[in-house]
Amino acid sequence: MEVVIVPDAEAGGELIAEAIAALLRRKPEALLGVATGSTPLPIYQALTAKVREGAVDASKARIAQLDEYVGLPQGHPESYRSVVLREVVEPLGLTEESFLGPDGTAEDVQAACDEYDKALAWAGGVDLQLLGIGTDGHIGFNEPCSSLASRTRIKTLTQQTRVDNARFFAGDITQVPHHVITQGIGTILDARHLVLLATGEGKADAVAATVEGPVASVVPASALQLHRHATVVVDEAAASKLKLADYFRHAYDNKPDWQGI
Ligand SMILES: N[C@@H]1[C@@H](O)[C@H](O)[C@@H](COP(=O)(O)O)O[C@@H]1O
Repeated sequence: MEVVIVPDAEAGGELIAEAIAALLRRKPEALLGVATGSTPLPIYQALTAKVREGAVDASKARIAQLDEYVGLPQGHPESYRSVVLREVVEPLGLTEESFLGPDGTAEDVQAACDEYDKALAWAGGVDLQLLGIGTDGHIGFNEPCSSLASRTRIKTLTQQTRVDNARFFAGDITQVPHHVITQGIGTILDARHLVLLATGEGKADAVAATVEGPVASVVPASALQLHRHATVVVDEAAASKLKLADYFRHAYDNKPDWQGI
């Protein structure tokens, strides 16, 4: 696992957007797995800027969703499908045709999950999966004690995650669904490159447990330690509880330029 400490969220967004641009230059039809929440927004802004400047062509890119609320009506502005279309697909000049996501309105939720796993495999697998991290160490919506081998399935949110996400529902926790569909940890680990961005002091404990703690389902993000190409990008605040921060800085500063992340 590589840990890159950046000065702030904007620098993290730029670094990761450049990695995505490099991927798209190599493989224009790459399948990009995207996360929601506030943290990845600087990545999407930086990538959109590169596309608009002509620094990269994203017109053949494909976008895959990480997770979804269950039971929000079709087109609800806070369904993750709506968020990804608004924050990623439209700004990049793509259409819904290029988008893959699970159906959070399906009557048979497990069938929708199985179909989504199949669709990802059919599409050739995710090339680069972006991840945020919950304050409890979740990735996607894999809450603590999710199986490290899990596939896409329904999960029940912790009260902490519902409290954290209430800000997207005008602060009204009663509007935050209890149930979600999430790519499983096993599904996430199938992606060719995992890139987790964490910013702010509120993520410092979760980041330290992810990077320096044991691999344990109680910290779902620690599963990244099992992946052969996982990059954790953190700002100074999110890195503040890492014991090996100086080593991570030293390793990155001395990395050959051609290597990227
Ligand atoms: N399902 C999403 C996660 O994918 C995201 O990583 C997390 C953190 O969000 P934020 O980046 O807003 O802190 O929120 C939600 O729970």
